[in-house]
Amino acid sequence: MENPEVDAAMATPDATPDSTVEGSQSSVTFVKSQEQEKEQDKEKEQDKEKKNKQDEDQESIISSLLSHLEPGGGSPRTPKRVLAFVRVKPSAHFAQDIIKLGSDNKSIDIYIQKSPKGGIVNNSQTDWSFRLDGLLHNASQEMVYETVAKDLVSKALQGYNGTIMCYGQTGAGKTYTMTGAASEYRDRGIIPRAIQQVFKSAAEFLNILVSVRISYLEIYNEALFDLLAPALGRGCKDAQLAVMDGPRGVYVKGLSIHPVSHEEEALHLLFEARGPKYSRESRGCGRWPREEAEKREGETNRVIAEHSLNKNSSRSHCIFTMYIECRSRDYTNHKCLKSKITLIDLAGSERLSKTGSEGQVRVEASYINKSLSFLEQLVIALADPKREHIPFRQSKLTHVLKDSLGGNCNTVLVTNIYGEAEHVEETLSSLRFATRMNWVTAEPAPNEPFFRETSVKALEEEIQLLKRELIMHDTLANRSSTSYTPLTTTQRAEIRSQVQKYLRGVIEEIDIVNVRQIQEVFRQFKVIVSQQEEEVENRLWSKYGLGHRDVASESDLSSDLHLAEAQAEEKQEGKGRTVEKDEDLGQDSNQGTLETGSFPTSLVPDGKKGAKEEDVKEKSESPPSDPIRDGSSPSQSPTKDLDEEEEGGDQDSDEEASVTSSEDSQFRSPPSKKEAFELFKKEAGREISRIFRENRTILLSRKKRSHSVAQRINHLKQQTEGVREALEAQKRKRSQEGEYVDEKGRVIIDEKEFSLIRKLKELKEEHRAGFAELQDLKAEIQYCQQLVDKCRKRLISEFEIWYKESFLIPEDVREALRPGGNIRPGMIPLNRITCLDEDEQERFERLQETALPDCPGSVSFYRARMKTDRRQSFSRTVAALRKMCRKPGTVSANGKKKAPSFLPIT
Ligand SMILES: Nc1ncnc2c1ncn2[C@@H]1O[C@H](COP(=O)(O)OP(=O)(O)OP(=O)(O)O)[C@@H](O)[C@H]1O
Repeated sequence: MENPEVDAAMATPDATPDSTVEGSQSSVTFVKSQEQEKEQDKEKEQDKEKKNKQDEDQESIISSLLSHLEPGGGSPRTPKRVLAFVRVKPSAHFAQDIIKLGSDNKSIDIYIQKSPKGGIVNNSQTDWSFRLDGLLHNASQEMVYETVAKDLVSKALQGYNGTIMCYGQTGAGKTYTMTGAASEYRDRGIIPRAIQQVFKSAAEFLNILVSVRISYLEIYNEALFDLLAPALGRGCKDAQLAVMDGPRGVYVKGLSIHPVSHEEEALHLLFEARGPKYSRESRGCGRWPREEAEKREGETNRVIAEHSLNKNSSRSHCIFTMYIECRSRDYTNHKCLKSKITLIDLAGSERLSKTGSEGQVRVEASYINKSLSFLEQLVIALADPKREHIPFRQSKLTHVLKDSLGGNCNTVLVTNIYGEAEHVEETLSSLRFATRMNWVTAEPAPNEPFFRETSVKALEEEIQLLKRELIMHDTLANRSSTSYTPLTTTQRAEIRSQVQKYLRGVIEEIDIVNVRQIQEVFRQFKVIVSQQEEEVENRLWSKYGLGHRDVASESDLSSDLHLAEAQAEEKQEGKGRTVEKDEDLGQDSNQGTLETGSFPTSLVPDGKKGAKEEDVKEKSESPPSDPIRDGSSPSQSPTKDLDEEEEGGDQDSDEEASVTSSEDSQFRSPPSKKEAFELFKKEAGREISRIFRENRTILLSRKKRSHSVAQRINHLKQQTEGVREALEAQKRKRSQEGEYVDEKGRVIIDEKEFSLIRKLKELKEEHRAGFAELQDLKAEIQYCQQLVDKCRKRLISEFEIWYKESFLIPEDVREALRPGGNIRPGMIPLNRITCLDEDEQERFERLQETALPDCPGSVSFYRARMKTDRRQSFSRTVAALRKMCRKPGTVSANGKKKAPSFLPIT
């Protein structure tokens, strides 16, 4: 028992002292006497003993289920009603005259004054009475869990499916009940507590091995989303998700299900599901304003929106499922008991007039209300024993819940209501729903233990049967020689040789034999193509003197890129030749994500002056130095000598002057990106810049050659046309003048015509050769273009990192990053920076000191929370860095002792 939690809930200022039920709770103020404390200790001891006993019982129940020949013990099923609880949201304005909570903690009466608008004869009903399975008023999260979920979860370990669903008006506390507040351990909701209970029980079982998998589905505007989708270029709509009816019940095709081996892992997935995997936009639900999007980045995965009743209103239904499998640890029998716990947080019903929703939020609301009304229709049908057709397929939500409501499942509904008078109408309709749900009956029974060996055997038999059918079919179709066994090595080699012969033109066709053979033929084609590709690449690579091909580094190039900078680079590089203006460069850069215009110009951080010639020389021979490790500033201004050495006088003199003059200043703001980029090309990015330039030169020369070959071909074409016309004229002349023939009747042509024919032939050959050369050149150009693009991307991405490290990370952070660590020169992973963000670690340590001694069970919760916080901090830092690029003058390159706001400190 976590008593502090209960005490705190009792002491909440939201308590409503006058209402019957909570009057007896909230007015309790007690000073613990020693005796009371002793009694509590004793109770705790007894609780512990009772729990141990229960665990033992549970294990023996599972064992007996696994060893029973007849699943479920063959006992008759006893119909059971769905349990319905009501949770009242704490309020300082509890409408005690309108809402009366029964002293039995099970009934709730609503009294509404007759409306004066009803006229003299006013028959509208004014009193309602509801009787449910329990009222949760001013109840702590722990109490709620103990009441509604604990038993259901332990039953799930015994093979019973279980469903808990939170229903209610928007803002009434469904998400708080189901997931809870993520910041405080004691405020965690049903899902984290259920995870904890399952793993805790599993750890205590001696002979039973429990494996757990989880999935998290979201239904938003009648579309399905996987909240745990494994790196989907995450953020894509899961078009492939679909609700299907299978032989073992309903399932969602394409939904990822994640095995989890301990509590922390499961909690981490739960918290991460609230990470920035999806953007609102990617679900087609409209774009957040930019400020809002930045605020939300790293906060929530589930679609939320703000309206007058809830700042973080969930706009979707979420279904968290735990799939549990129990089997005997020593494998004495091969049965396995499967069950699932389905935890549903529905989106809140809302009256548009009350929430004042507009635009997209209004559209969402209409989807929500529609799907909730389908749910209500379903519940009405389920509650009516005479109904033959149950409308499960009316909406995605009702379809998904087909085997989770009633049926053979333990089902619990928590209806969340407000206690205020202004919401009494919605409260009434929520209570009506609860009552209807309470009428639904279920016949819970443990799922049939699944016998692995038996099912494997059944499948093998099925395969044998199908093979026999196939043989019979082949015999009837006169194809008796076909074999369906997997290919042997010799058969594979035979197919490979056939493919090679086919490619060489030795054989015209490859005979089709069966599916395996066709697949092998394709596989061999693929192998040959990729071998050839590699060969060609290697040849070109060495031809252009790029040294050994480093496949790993090629893949590095796919980092975050900014095309505009690349164009700027290209223009800058081409300056010597095409004489382009600096303004063009600036404009181009501004079109991309990088905004060069926003920083003060000609600014270089201090401490960079006086680079000696030896240093420069050293640098020119060694790979780009790590500015952090060696202590020198990365943006050290190049000397004039270096400019000359590097650019061979190719540099614009104006620019040189501006860079050189910047040396003299002591600056507090980072230099403009344009300037920094020039600097980078001369220092840290010198090597990649050189390769880029070389590749581009080769590309240009190939383009030039291709151009001249094309011109030559055109010229040849014109010449050919001329000769062809002359030849035609000659032929016409010959036929007009009369033709000479020899004794064999062959036409005799004169010398001029003969030379024209010869010339035509030569021209055609030349044309063909030119055309072939042009084709080769095109292939080369394409390849060179790719190389240039790759180099450009690399140059920019490395520059981006270098720039952030050199100018946007304050000196003290750089200082802290310096010792130890595996940091590649010029590449400080940003997550290293966020690791420095001591707040998470410190907070955890603080919690360990304070909270953990009372609740040792909270370790997993806080660890998982911390992991998620770190990831979110990282996202926020990156977002903040991006933002800084847009806002001029917000960060100084040095001189700040305190971490700036982009390193989040909470
Ligand atoms: N029992 C409670 N104790 C303390 N705070 C609560 C309680 N119930 C709800 N809240 C608070 O009320 C606010 C709204 O709750 P919540 O988001 O859970 O509502 P909801 O029913 O899920 O709303 P929606 O349907 O719009 O998503 C939250 O800030 C939550 O922390």
